[in-house]
Order: sequence, then structure tokens, then C-alpha cells
Amino acid sequence: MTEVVNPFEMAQKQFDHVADMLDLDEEVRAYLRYPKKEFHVRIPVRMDNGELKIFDGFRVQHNDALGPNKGGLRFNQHETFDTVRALSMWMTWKCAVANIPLGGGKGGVVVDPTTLSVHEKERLLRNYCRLLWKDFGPRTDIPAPDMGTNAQMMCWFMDEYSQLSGQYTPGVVTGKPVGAGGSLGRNQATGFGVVVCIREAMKKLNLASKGMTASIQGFGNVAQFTAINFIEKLQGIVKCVSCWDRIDKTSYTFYKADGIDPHFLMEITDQYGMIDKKQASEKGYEVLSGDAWLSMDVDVLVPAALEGQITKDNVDKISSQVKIIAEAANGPTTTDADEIIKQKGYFIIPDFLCNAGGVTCSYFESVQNDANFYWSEEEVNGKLDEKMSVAFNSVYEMAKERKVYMRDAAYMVSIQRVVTAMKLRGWV
Ligand SMILES: NC(=O)C1=CN([C@@H]2O[C@H](COP(=O)(O)OP(=O)(O)OC[C@H]3O[C@@H](n4cnc5c(N)ncnc54)[C@H](OP(=O)(O)O)[C@@H]3O)[C@@H](O)[C@H]2O)C=CC1
Ligand SMILES: O=C(O)CCC(=O)C(=O)O
Repeated sequence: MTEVVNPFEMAQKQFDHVADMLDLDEEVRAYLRYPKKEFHVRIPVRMDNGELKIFDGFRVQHNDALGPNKGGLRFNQHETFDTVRALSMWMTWKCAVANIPLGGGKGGVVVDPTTLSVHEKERLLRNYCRLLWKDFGPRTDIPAPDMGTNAQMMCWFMDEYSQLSGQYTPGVVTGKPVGAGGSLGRNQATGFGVVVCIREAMKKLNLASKGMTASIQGFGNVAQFTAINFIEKLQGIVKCVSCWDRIDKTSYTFYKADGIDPHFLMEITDQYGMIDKKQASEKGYEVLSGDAWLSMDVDVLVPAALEGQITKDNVDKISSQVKIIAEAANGPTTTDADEIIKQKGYFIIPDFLCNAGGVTCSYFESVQNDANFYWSEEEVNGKLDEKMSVAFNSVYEMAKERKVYMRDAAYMVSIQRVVTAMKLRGWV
């Protein structure tokens, strides 16, 4: 039977498991198992053809013990309240593991962004902001780009908020374009951080990175910059990436035995992330089935698309040659599949550690906005590399010390930091 995946149940299960291992107090568990605040809005938008359409939008603020809630805003046709709840909870652990003074939040609008014109997208984004602006702010809750949203949309959000509040407020949102309060390096930061984690894992496993092979699911922001950094920083070879084809309504894997060229593939990818099959084939790429990425004989497997992709039904397809599973997406592995991965002894870099580079760079962007002083790209990348290496090593050390799985170790580091802040603030 196909596994049904509710991301929020998955997030709670993961938390409960480590709460038991830490013998966490019942009151603390009750606090952390659910978000602190949730918003559901109905967003009216006048479409280009004059019709009025209403969209469902969510914002969830899980926990702000360490600092203001922080997390992306997704435009996704499959978004649910529970997905956003799970993602906000994972943001709490992500900020804590990265050791940045921020809490967990996430937002989502139920919409297929490919069906909207630019003007419709802008009206939807601005109306979402108008309905919720009093609950956002640089000291309250700070959104950022995520699936289906981008830097331009963050800029509209910043502009709308600034107009409503009567003050130029760049720090209300991160992931803005450079030149409008954005930080150099933010666009590539998540993929950059994924590769820092892979590099650190390789050091621990005594693997030389040169010539190591990888297979990546997805070809959006995170996947693209993971591929580029894996090739350029580690001198590795990316054998394939995959993408969703909205015309054929299926996904495809683009494979090249001697390694893909992410820059070429980016040139033939449209604004919604679809790679042109014809042009890829002409350049010698094999176009394989959407799940072919999972069974590749490679050293590093990188799910970088969606949640719930590695399930108990397909986990056995993972090659025994794989040495590292780097979870670049949020929640790509279901709890049942995770148990099998753990038993088989694959080295996993858990999602909220692996993809923490994005929010860490967002934090740098907020710091620059507050100071109104902007850093060079070298400075941003240097600080990001350091933060991600320290985060990886703190989790690795915890796993070694407690003899636990890397995911459990990441939870232990994060939960302890959040609970310490809650206790110091007198919440529990
Ligand atoms: N952007 C960021 O800074 C961060 C993102 N993340 C997480 O990383 C993941 C990817 O996000 P991001 O790259 O920003 O999102 P994008 O929207 O840029 O990319 C998502 C990618 O997944 C592809 N995709 C969708 N469905 C499938 C499928 N069934 N099979 C294969 N590919 C598919 C999309 O293709 P198409 O576009 O054609 O639909 C697209 O290439 C998400 O889980 C997100 O939450 C985590 C931390 C930070
Ligand atoms: O950059 C950010 O603030 C958040 C990024 C995000 O949503 C995520 O890491 O999942």
C-alpha cells in the first residue's frame, strides 16, 4: 500500500522520538508539539480578465524563544495547513542548529504560480501582506523566498509592508534582490550550505571529494546551486538532476554519464523550472523517468525538490554504493523510509541541518539591513562557510558522543538550545 504522508504528523513523530530520548519534561513537549500562532487568510485577487478569485493563505509561527519567527513563503498548489505547520516546526530546529537568534515560521498560498501573470502574482503577494502585516515585522516574523516564490516577490512584500507601516523596513523580509536591501550570496546560499555539509561529511568519512559523483532530485534554486558548488568547490561530478514537466504532468531525470553542466541546463530551463527535453537530448543528455535519480550508482544522493519523496515503497531502490544522503529539501524522507535508511547504515545529513545555509544567509541579510551597511560576497560566503561547518560538526559530535543517528543528534542539539532559551525566559 502506498504510504500516506502528513508532514506535520511526520514532524511531530520525529520530535516525540527525540523528546523520549532526552526524557523531556511533559510541559515542554506540550509547548513544542504545536505551533504557538497560526493564521489562515482568504486572499481576494482581481485577475487580469476582471474576475475576482479568492486564494487560501497560511502563516504559522511555531516558536520564537530564540528570536523572531523566520521562514519562507511558498506558492504551491498542493500547500496545506499541515504542510506549513510542519515546515514552521522544522524552521525552529533549523535556526537553532545553525545557532542563529531566530525562531520558526512558514507561510504558504494555495496556488499554482505558473498559472498567474506577473501582475496577478504581485497583487496576490501584496494582498497576502495586507491581511497579515501586523503580525509580520523585523522583530516579529520575517518571511523569505521558498518554493514558487523569488527575490522580486520579496521586494513587493517589503514595499507593501513599508507603505502600510509608513516606514522603509527592509528587515521585514529577506531574500530581496541585491540593490533593494538584499544580501550578496543569498540566492545561492542554500545550495552552498548543502555542499559545505557534504564536504564536512566527506572529511569525517575519509573520502576525497575530487571525482565523487552525485545524483540530485529537482532543478530549482536549491538543486541548481548544489550542483554548481558540488562541481566547482568539490571537483565532483553530478550525474543527473530532475524536474517536473508541467506539460506532460510528470517528472524526468536528465542524465549524462560524464557529468551534467548546470550552467547549460539553466540556460534551457524556463522561469518555472522546466528543462527543455529537446535541447537537452541534442546535447547528449539521456531523458529518463522521474524516479531514476533515486537508483543511481553514485556517492552522494541529494533530494532537493519536495517533501515526502523517499518513502518505504521506494527506499530500497537506493544503491548500496551511496555513501551520503544529503537532504537539501525539507522533509524529503518519510519516517518509515528513514528507519530503513538508519538500519542500512547510510550516512545522512538531515534536512534542517543540510539546508540551513539559506536561513543563515537570511540572518546575515537582516543584520546588514539593521546596520544599513552591506558586506562583500567573499565576506558573506566566508561567514556562511564557518557557520555551516560549525553546525555540521556540532551535530556530528553529538551523534558520536550519544551514539545516535545524525537526525536524532540534530534534534538533540536544537531542542536543547530552544528549551534552554524557553527556560531562561521563564516560559517553562
Ligand atoms: N530556497 C531556499 O532558500 C530553501 C529551500 N528549501 C527547500 O528546498 C526544496 C526546494 O526548494 P527551492 O529549490 O527553493 O524550490 P524551487 O521552486 O526553486 O524548486 C523546486 C524544484 O523541484 C521540482 N519539482 C517539483 N516537483 C517535482 C517532482 N515531482 N520531481 C522532481 N522535481 C520536482 C521543481 O520543478 P518545477 O519548477 O518544474 O515544478 C523545481 O525544479 C523545498 O523543499 C524547499 O522548502 C530549504 C531551505 C531553503
Ligand atoms: O531564508 C529564510 O528565512 C528561510 C528559508 C526557508 O524557508 C527554509 O530554510 O526552509
